[in-house]
Amino acid sequence: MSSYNNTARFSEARRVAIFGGTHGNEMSGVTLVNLWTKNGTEIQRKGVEAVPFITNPKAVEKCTRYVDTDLNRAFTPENLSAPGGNDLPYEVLRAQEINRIFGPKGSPEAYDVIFDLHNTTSNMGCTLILESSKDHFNLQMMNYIKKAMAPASCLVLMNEHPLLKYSTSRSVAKHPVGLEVGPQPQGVLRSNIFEAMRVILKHALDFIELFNEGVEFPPCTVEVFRVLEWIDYPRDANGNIIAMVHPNLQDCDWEPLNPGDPMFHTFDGKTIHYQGSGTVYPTFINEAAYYEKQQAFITTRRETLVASAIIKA
Ligand SMILES: CC(=O)N[C@@H](CC(=O)O)C(=O)O
Ligand SMILES: [Zn+2]
Repeated sequence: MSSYNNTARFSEARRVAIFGGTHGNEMSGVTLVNLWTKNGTEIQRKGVEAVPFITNPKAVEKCTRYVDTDLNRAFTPENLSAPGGNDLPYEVLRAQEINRIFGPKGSPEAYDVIFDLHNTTSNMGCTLILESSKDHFNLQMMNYIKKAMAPASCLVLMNEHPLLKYSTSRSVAKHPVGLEVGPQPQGVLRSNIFEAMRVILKHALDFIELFNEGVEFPPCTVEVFRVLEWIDYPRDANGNIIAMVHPNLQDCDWEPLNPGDPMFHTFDGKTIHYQGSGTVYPTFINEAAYYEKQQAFITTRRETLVASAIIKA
């Protein structure tokens, strides 16, 4: 990327991948990618090679999140360079293969954009996951999607935290874009969630086509929710949870949580209150996949980012 007079210039985004089944039981992405693998007409755009790809076929076959280890945490430098072939965990081997096909991560040869399609059991609605506040291409794309989706809501979760960010499948691309749509139970397809994901991707591909045609996107501001901290369930000395997400918080993703508000409800009927210092916006509330990660929900802070103008170099 180069920039002068504050306009960021990016080479055309020609090589685009659409990942489904990074988690094998998140069915919207699995189904959409399988559909588009059979008939790709819907994802074709002028000057764009859009490649639908099932990232974790073994987990899809078993309809489970992963086989040995979470593929969406596996793209660390250590894993991608680990020797050892077949005695590595399945998802580590798979990450190395994906990195060879769509990366190498961080290299000029890497794919331009990877869309990674996820579902959540949380009541998050339509959410885009951004990994870098400095990625003006993605900021402009997300602004375009938000405007195209309006008045329906489409929020941006920014996972740019020195300690909490993780090495995702999509991170092998220059511009990684997470799509997270819920609520949808694991292993289940809900038509409204499936269609919402399909529409988000349509707008995203439209944006790429316009960008590649040379359309200049003027500076804009984008509201994002920056990840602050992960909150775990209250647990006993043996690590077993002793409380549930409080009814006043359950399904209230993105709604303000103020100090003193109910947060958990213990099995013996007590209420545990949020003790933070200020208003936060919780999300991924009671996500099924996060019990094993000791995460009941995440707190975020609302932030407005400025995206510079962008144009094709
Ligand atoms: C529920 C779920 O799988 N969410 C994704 C979020 C992301 O793609 O960053 C994950 O935990 O990997
Ligand atoms: Zn997922």
